[in-house]
Amino acid sequence: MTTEPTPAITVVAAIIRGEDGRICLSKRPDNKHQGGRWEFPGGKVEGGERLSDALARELHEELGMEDSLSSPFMTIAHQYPDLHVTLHFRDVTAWRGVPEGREGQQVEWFTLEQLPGLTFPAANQPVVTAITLPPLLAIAPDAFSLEQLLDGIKRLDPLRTGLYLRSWTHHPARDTVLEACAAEGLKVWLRADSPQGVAGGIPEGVFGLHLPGTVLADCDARPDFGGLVSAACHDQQALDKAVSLGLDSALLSPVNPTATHPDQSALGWEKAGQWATGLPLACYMLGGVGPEDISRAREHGAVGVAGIRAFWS
Ligand SMILES: Nc1nc2c([nH]c(=O)n2[C@H]2C[C@H](O)[C@@H](COP(=O)(O)OP(=O)(O)OP(=O)(O)O)O2)c(=O)[nH]1
Ligand SMILES: [Mg+2]
Repeated sequence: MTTEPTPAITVVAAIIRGEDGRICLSKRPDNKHQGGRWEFPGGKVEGGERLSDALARELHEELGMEDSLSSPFMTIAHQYPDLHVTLHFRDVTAWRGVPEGREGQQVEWFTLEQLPGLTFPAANQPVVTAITLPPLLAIAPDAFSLEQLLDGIKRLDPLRTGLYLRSWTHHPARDTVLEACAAEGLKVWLRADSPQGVAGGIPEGVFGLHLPGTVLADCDARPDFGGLVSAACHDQQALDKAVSLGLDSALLSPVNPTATHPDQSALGWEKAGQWATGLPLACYMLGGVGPEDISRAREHGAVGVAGIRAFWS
């Protein structure tokens, strides 16, 4: 049996963050596709339009915002029963005017904590998770002393950087490290030993559970953890598995050759970008990248960059 292909559209949608960190959303009219749900303001890209121009046009038409500027945040391809959408979510970095519903739609500002309680179109779940993630993910070096790690933690900006404790997950001083992170408001990831999670349990307040490639391969369901679950992915098969398990994020590596793995062949930005773009999970680029690569990573379908060395200076 063959099924007719559904129509396909390309959409741009805005992540508008206020100075207080709240996010501006509008409610889709009941009579439209995905009606009655909260959306990131935006709409269909018209033929030949650049994504940034399309979003500026939509934000002007729908919210009266003038001269808005935007940069890539995340792209999600989603098949609805009746429609295929490619959604380009963009961070709106500047505008003039105060957003207000110009088409009679409800417009409201919500805190990040309020977002999970709202009803969005089905395609949006990954982006709602992704906007709670820090753009930078620092990995705790194996070779640090406890003093070096505690000192480094104080110097990380918790609004921009999260911390993956990796080999420190079972360090005797781990709970001291977790307390220091909590005091700074840093989001922390621990390393899973098995599909069951972390031996001895995951302490309260841990934000993320990260699955190394071997653990991902052993999983046949999403691990039972209330927080965010990510996985290490070195190939498309691993990414497909992470998506099929409904994981929230992936560390895609190695993007570039690294000093620690000079022989492992690197994916390169182009291939990493092709793999990351459109996936319903938040990718971090890892391997020979630093905080200065964040814009490049976003242009290649990732929401952030991760690494060891370059993130602790
Ligand atoms: N703007 C927006 N659209 C979304 C989101 N999530 C999602 O699945 N969509 C879907 C719903 C629609 O099928 C499509 C957006 O099309 P639209 O109807 O808003 O387009 P538009 O603003 O150009 O409206 P119109 O002039 O055609 O009435 O993308 C989202 O967060 N924001
Ligand atoms: Mg619209």
